[in-house]
Amino acid sequence: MTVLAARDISCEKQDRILFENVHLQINAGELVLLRGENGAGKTSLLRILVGLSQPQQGCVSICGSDVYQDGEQASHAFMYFGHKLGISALLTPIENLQYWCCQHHISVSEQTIVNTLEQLGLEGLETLPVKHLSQGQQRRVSLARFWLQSQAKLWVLDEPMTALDVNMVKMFEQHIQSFLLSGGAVIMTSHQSINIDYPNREFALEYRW
Ligand SMILES: Nc1ncnc2c1ncn2[C@@H]1O[C@H](COP(=O)(O)OP(=O)(O)OP(=O)(O)O)[C@@H](O)[C@H]1O
Repeated sequence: MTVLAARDISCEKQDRILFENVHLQINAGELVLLRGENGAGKTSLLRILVGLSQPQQGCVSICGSDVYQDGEQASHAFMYFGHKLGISALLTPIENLQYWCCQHHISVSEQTIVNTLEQLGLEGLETLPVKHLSQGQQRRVSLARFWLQSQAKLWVLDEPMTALDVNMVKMFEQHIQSFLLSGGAVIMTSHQSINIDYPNREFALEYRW
């Protein structure tokens, strides 16, 4: 089953063509590693894939919904982890996750959220405003969303391992593997090596001057 179909995508930034005529199809259960040196356009491509920015040309659909024409419908089918963590510094980890669940019509108890935070090494920090947490801890709060029930069939991950310690990297790698084994699809970029015991396919963007 096709989860993501991107056709003929071109992107230009500051008069530089980052990439042209990109075709990318990702099926259920597939892991795609997006490669390319700094500035090659990986983040730009991922943002286009989830509808956060518009390409100069081309179209993208996720689980059959066009991300530009039918963004609301498409947004239920994927989860995106980008450079911005998507959490409020003023809210506590529990409040942040409750808010996110509410926005995404995910019904979970506060206890489930507390258990998830504990599982991710955030015990004792659940009720502290996020601004008082370290960078890695804040990223853990944001990543906790991937442990809560969601209908998403695709995870789009932009440098998810940045600032995470060895234990958390391992935990997230295992979690990604479980998601893939359950039929989920993943596209991710990482400058670190990824140790996921699962077949992967590389998709490379060349730096263009
Ligand atoms: N909003 C923007 N306005 C202007 N230029 C941009 C914008 N976003 C990205 N760029 C430019 O596009 C190019 C590609 O950036 P992008 O972040 O997609 O690269 P990347 O492959 O993800 O790099 P890295 O590995 O460093 O994260 C860079 O030269 C960047 O300066």
